Amino acid sequence: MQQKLKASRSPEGVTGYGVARISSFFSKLMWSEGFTIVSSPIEHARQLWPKDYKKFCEVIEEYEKEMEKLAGRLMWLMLGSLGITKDDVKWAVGPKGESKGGCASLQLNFYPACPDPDRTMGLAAHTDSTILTILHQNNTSGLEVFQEGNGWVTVPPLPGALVVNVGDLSHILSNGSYPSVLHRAIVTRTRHRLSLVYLYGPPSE
Ligand SMILES: O=C(O)CCC(=O)C(=O)O
Ligand SMILES: [Fe+2]
Repeated sequence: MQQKLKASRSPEGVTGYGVARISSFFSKLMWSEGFTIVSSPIEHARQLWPKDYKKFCEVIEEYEKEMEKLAGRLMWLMLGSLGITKDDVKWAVGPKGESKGGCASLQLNFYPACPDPDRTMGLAAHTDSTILTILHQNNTSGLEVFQEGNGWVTVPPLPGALVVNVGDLSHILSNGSYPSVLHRAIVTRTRHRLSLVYLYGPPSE
């Protein structure tokens, strides 16, 4: 724990180690902890591993680069299917007609095994306030999405598969044709769980 606290998120900050970022909107503490990265994790990684932080930063930055490409492609597929072109959404297009880099963050979530899982929640039910979210989970189930008529449905981890969740901004942009997905993470008695979540939003200006 002492080690983790070296990378603590500061009270006014966005990045670093701490409770789930959505937890301020809920009254109950969630059975999880996380590490938030925006662009480079170097400042916190240096605190954690003063001699050995480069590899971690390289891997994270490469992952972010690939996710940005994938998220951009998915966004244009989604907009294209609605008949929206680059001419219609100037905020998403740079001067040369290229997709503008979105404002993104990477959230590393850890859910420890829980002695009394029925009385806790890993991450409370929420929608992401993103355009879309790309999620990787380790081989422990825990992610659930809410389906009208069926209730909570498990999204099983499949080797090599990524989960794409539609966020609130796509819901709004598409007038509800792409509804944002209500989801949550539950915990188990015996197995811990990890998820790696790329949250993709529009450019900040
Ligand atoms: O851990 C999960 O599967 C869900 C994570 C999530 O929804 C989030 O970080 O916004
Ligand atoms: Fe989420």
